[in-house]
Amino acid sequence: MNMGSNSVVDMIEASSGVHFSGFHMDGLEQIQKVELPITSAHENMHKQPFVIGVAGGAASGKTTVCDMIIQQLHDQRVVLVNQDSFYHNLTEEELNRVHEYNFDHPDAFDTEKLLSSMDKLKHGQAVDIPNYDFKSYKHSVFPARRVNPSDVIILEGILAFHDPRVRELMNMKIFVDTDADVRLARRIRRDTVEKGRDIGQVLDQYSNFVKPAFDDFILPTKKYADIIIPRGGDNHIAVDLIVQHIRTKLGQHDLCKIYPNLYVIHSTFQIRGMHTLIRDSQTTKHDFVFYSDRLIRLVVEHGLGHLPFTEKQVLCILVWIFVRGYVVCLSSGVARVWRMLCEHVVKVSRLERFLFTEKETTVSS
Ligand SMILES: Nc1ncnc2c1ncn2[C@@H]1O[C@H](COP(=O)(O)OP(=O)(O)O)[C@@H](O)[C@H]1O
Ligand SMILES: Nc1ccn([C@@H]2O[C@H](COP(=O)(O)O)[C@@H](O)[C@H]2O)c(=O)n1
Repeated sequence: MNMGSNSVVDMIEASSGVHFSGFHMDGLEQIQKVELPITSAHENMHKQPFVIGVAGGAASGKTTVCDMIIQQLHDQRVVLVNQDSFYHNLTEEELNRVHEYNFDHPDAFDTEKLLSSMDKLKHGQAVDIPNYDFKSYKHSVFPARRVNPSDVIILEGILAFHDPRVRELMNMKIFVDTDADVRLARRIRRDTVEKGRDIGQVLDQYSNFVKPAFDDFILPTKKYADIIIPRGGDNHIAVDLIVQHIRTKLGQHDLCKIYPNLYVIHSTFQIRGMHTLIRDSQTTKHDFVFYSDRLIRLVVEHGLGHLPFTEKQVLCILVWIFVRGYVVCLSSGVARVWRMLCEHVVKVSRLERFLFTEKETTVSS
């Protein structure tokens, strides 16, 4: 950046508050051109929810990890979407021979429906997510769950990373990596106790479908993960780090939900411009002081605006003297004094505007 302090000042002043967009511009014309796209991209960034994908083998601890994340993000609106909810309905014939059905193959899921639901949620629409019943293999046993658009959407499932279109939706991908023997032990307990299945049937399903599908379809998607969590829910450090990262990504706007009396000054081109200037190592000491001072003044003015006040009109004797003098000079026809007073009048009219709209502020304890 090579700009004299005057041209920088001129640009900021000429942009009258909210249009100053930076220092790579040659003139205001360019500033006007870039104004809209920058604003809308910035706004979109905050409107779109943060989508987290959680994949891993069956019984690896995906749900447990999701629950831990949701618990720690208690101040955010978080929704959990299970890939299980998008299992295809089985035909009569498939139901009759259910033990031959591969629930771990990508074709077992209605990915088109999953995509359309995720797309709606991402764009702020509520969706009805089916409730899958593992005992009857049906969606019709329990009513669908109404899921409202949220700040964070977690999509969890064994094959959550399999389809590239689904992966594309995700801002963060987590793979829960738990030893195969631990997964099998947990699966046996869960399927026999919770799903009421026979242990022989569970082991057959594991060796015929679950293990091969893990090797062929699930494990190969581990490479897409941004974060791999060994030991699943036992790994509290990994979960803490993930939550910290999500909080950072959600940005300062969410701090307002934690601290109800925190106000964030709306970021304008001018403010961002000044922030850029004071961070630039080539900015002169004079400019640094000047723009820091302006930024600080904005914060103080904004802060004062949040103090309780009662509106009051203030009559200023100074204004009256100037206006009166101006009238007298006009009538006596003294041109030089008139010019001088004109300058004063301009200043006074500004002062007047300021004074007559000034608020009387009272600082409460
Ligand atoms: N760290 C853990 N220690 C002991 N049991 C666990 C642990 N994580 C999960 N489980 C149990 O293992 C089973 C599967 O866990 P879950 O989180 O539902 O895995 P997934 O969603 O990957 O199928 C559940 O019965 C759960 O209670
Ligand atoms: N009717 C069904 C449907 C799925 N499964 C098994 O569930 C596993 C996936 O669920 P997780 O919660 O463990 O991720 C998967 O391995 C399927 O084999 C089932 O047994 N019955």
